[in-house]
Amino acid sequence: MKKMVQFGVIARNFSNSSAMQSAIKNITVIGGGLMGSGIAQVSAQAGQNVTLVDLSPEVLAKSQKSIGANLGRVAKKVYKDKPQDGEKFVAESMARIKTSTDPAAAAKSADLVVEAIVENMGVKHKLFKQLDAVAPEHTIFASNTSSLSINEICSVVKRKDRFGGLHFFNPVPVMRLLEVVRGAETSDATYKTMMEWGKAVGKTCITCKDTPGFVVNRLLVPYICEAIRLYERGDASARDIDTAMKLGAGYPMGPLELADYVGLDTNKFILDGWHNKYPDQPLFKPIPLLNKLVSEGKLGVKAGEGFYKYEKK
Ligand SMILES: CCCCCCCC(=O)CC(=O)SCCNC(=O)CCNC(=O)[C@H](O)C(C)(C)COP(=O)(O)OP(=O)(O)OC[C@H]1O[C@@H](n2cnc3c(N)ncnc32)[C@H](O)[C@@H]1OP(=O)(O)O
Ligand SMILES: NC(=O)C1=CN([C@@H]2O[C@H](COP(=O)(O)OP(=O)(O)OC[C@H]3O[C@@H](n4cnc5c(N)ncnc54)[C@H](O)[C@@H]3O)[C@@H](O)[C@H]2O)C=CC1
Repeated sequence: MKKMVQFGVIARNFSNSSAMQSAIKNITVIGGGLMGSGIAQVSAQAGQNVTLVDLSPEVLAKSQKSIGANLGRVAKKVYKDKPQDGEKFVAESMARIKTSTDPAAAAKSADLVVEAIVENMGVKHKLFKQLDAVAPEHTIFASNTSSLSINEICSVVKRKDRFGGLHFFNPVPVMRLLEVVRGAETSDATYKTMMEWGKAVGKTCITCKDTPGFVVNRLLVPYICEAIRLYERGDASARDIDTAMKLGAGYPMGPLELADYVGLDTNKFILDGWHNKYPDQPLFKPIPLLNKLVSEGKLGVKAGEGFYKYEKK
């Protein structure tokens, strides 16, 4: 049943993509990590020309490999009875993705730049300032930030009317939602183009204001943090908390499993940032157990241990 649902989602995303049109033809994705590689993949499979940028050539090589493997999974499902068409789909999608280690050069030919680099305001400011000086007048800038303010990120660029948030979910090829975030100065035309582009790459778009965590993370972060506090108090075991939310509330992963999947360092980073900004909000208060796990390097799936132990890949 689970497989059938996932298959339906991927096939639906793909057919939506083929049917939809977007004014955006050339997209530059900056940051070739977990999220950037997924954004590059869904864009390329929807027929867009993609330049995927990272500072590290090793990251780009790894991203290309994982995109190829994930496109292969899509092809297997969508072209189940036509393997040759599947191979063509993978080859054509891969051919639409170029890679680069030079963000400024890659922005020069972009209709849309989606930034998915490290969640750090200073680093994002430095990048966007550089891009604003070289990108064509019409180019729209968007950030995939999980927790930072879009208005604050875009404070360093002149094109504030052509700036917004495009917040994807992990794993990007599977999760159907895209949050389209309007900053204070995002123009109607930019907003409309972002919504159309989101549909064109197969996502269901919702509109959010520039508030902490937008919609999903504003609800998800306190939920995960409450689960960690529950476990920290010894009210239930980790396994029982996760089983409870999977079987009692129908979530695909329990909150502690999801925290490990996202990364405990990311959880902590978001919580600390919001706590500094909103010190009176009890939901954003630091969690000693989370701080301890992070200080011990137990960052979740990627580190081989978090709330649970994992085999290192
Ligand atoms: C306090 C901090 C909180 C927030 C921090 C910030 C983060 C953000 O800003 C926003 C976020 O992204 S929050 C995270 C949102 N994501 C979720 O909630 C994922 C929940 N989990 C799931 O949906 C499924 O367990 C999942 C789809 C992952 C796996 O599904 P299954 O359990 O059914 O596992 P599989 O049978 O292996 O997979 C089913 C099919 O899905 C495809 N797939 C799975 N993982 C994939 C991946 N990583 N990349 C691409 N495709 C993937 C795959 O097609 C697979 O099919 P096959 O393998 O071909 O059978
Ligand atoms: N991990 C998740 O579940 C989600 C993360 N996000 C957001 O997406 C963004 C990226 O997150 P991940 O993909 O998880 O991070 P990641 O660490 O997997 O990838 C970030 C990549 O950006 C590269 N990078 C850093 N500075 C750069 C620069 N100046 N120019 C070019 N490349 C640069 C790094 O080399 C790295 O490969 C963050 O803002 C994060 O908050 C949003 C939704 C979900």
